[in-house]
Amino acid sequence: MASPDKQIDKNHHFGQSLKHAAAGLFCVFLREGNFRRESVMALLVFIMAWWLQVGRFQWFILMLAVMLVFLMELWNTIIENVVDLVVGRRFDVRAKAIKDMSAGAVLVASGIAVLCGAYVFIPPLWHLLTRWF
Ligand SMILES: Nc1ncnc2c1ncn2[C@@H]1O[C@H](COP(=O)(O)OP(=O)(O)OP(=O)(O)O)[C@@H](O)[C@H]1O
Repeated sequence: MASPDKQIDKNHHFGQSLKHAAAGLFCVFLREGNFRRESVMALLVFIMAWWLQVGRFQWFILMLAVMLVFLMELWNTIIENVVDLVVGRRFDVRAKAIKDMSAGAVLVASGIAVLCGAYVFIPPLWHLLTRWF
């Protein structure tokens, strides 16, 4: 799926594991529009953090929030693919429930990221606004 090679036995060394993991990430990036949109959002968040010169702790919070969303999107994609592998292209009530729950997990992670963004960005933005007006 992610890699064109036909290997089905275990990886023999760390480099091989890393290659397959990177291929998996690349595959998610190519296939999932949401993952690409979240990557653009993450880039904008980091540009804004750099522009507002937020502190080290705030950078740490933003990194964790971004990684949480990526992690949940990856997990959602894995769940969707496993469900499709099992169920195929037919309607199944349990498949729908599982996929909807998995999408719900991404929504929760995104909500946490929005809260983190508000915690980091509102004080410096407020400071800028009160200086300008
Ligand atoms: N086999 C199925 N049986 C029933 N409902 C399904 C099935 N496959 C998908 N669905 C419904 O369609 C929705 C979207 O499907 P799927 O998650 O595969 O697409 P997606 O666009 O990648 O979703 P997301 O935006 O969460 O990444 C699911 O949340 C579910 O409600």
